[in-house]
Amino acid sequence: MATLKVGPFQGCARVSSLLVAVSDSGSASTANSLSFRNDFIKLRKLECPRLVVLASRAITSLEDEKPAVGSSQTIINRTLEDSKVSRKDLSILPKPLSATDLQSPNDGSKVRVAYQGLPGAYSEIAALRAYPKCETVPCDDFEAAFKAVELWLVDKAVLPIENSVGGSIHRNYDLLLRHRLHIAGEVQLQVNLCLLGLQGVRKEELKNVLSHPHALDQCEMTLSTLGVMRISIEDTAAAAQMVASGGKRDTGAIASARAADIYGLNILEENVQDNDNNITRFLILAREPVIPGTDKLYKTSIVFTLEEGPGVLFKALAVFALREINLTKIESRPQRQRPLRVVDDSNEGRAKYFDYLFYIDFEASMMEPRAQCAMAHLQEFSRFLRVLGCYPVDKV
Ligand SMILES: O=C(O)C(=O)C[C@]1(C(=O)O)C=C[C@@H](O)C=C1
Repeated sequence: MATLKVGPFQGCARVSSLLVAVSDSGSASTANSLSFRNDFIKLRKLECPRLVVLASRAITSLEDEKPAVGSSQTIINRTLEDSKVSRKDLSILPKPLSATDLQSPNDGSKVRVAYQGLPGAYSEIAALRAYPKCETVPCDDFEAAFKAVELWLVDKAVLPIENSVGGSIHRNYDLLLRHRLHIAGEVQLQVNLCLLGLQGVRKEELKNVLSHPHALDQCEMTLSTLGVMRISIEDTAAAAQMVASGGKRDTGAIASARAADIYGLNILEENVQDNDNNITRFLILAREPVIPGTDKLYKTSIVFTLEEGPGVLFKALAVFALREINLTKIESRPQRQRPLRVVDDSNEGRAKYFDYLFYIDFEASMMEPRAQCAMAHLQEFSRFLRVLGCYPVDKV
């Protein structure tokens, strides 16, 4: 029979008891923080016979959790007390800056935005959705867009991160970690794919269709019906440009209406995507983080690695569940610096396990105590944790 023992009270201010779950084999796992008490209670409610709480100190409820000392709210409160400003004098103080005050002009005029692809690519359309009057700067690849921001050649980059049909764009997850940029916003773009051809061509004449591999995947059914050969190109606009400059009547492209206009092609059919809800989510990357507020719905993106051990991912996810924080995305990627963990058991030989990074997006602002507490809690058992950005949620 497994038992839970109470061990010594350890370090962390939020630890109210140290619960130790001892398995039959004698290995112990600890729940040394406030909210894991609730896990244990839940487990007991499920009448898990392997867990018994032997003792615990009086524990305040989760709602009583305070953000880490030094959080913005604590600092603001202390500053007000220190300066002995009475409540009635508050009106004479300057209004604190909010995230919206710090954004550049709303239309994005004077903002230079890098994107991957040629003019007319969906990424450029996303950049213009975020900053309608911005100067868009085409880049050869994603890495060039990251570097353009880092080297102050542009102000922001807008890059695709996931699509509702095709899933995640892994390359950009990896680059987020390799570069020091912040996620300053997101754009959810409804992608309406068009079949383009030379002027006067009918779609039945097409034998080849060029496009970005994601766009080809997104209109698989249309292309199968047409019985055409699919050819992958770096971006949809480059495909349109190649069709225009190639001058072959039997070759078409899947690209945007904007690309048709720029490269002088005819739209043979609009909305050729298989799924009407074809949405690509783009990230806006900047050198500086957004100062989050609580004035609207915010999302926070983080990346972390976990210590090895049974149930660590369960614990990591529990820090959100216990605070009613909704997760909107979870992605795992191999750790490039430390891809394999070799477990050496002299009797059994050597086992090799993959080591992973976890990327999570959750619906909360880092200005909210529950988000700060969740991060402090996650840090207790993660080997590495980075907040990639906290930014307003975009709606299609
Ligand atoms: O090729 C383009 O136009 C892009 O902006 C890239 C991209 C992608 O990477 O998914 C963006 C949106 C569409 O889903 C198709 C392609």
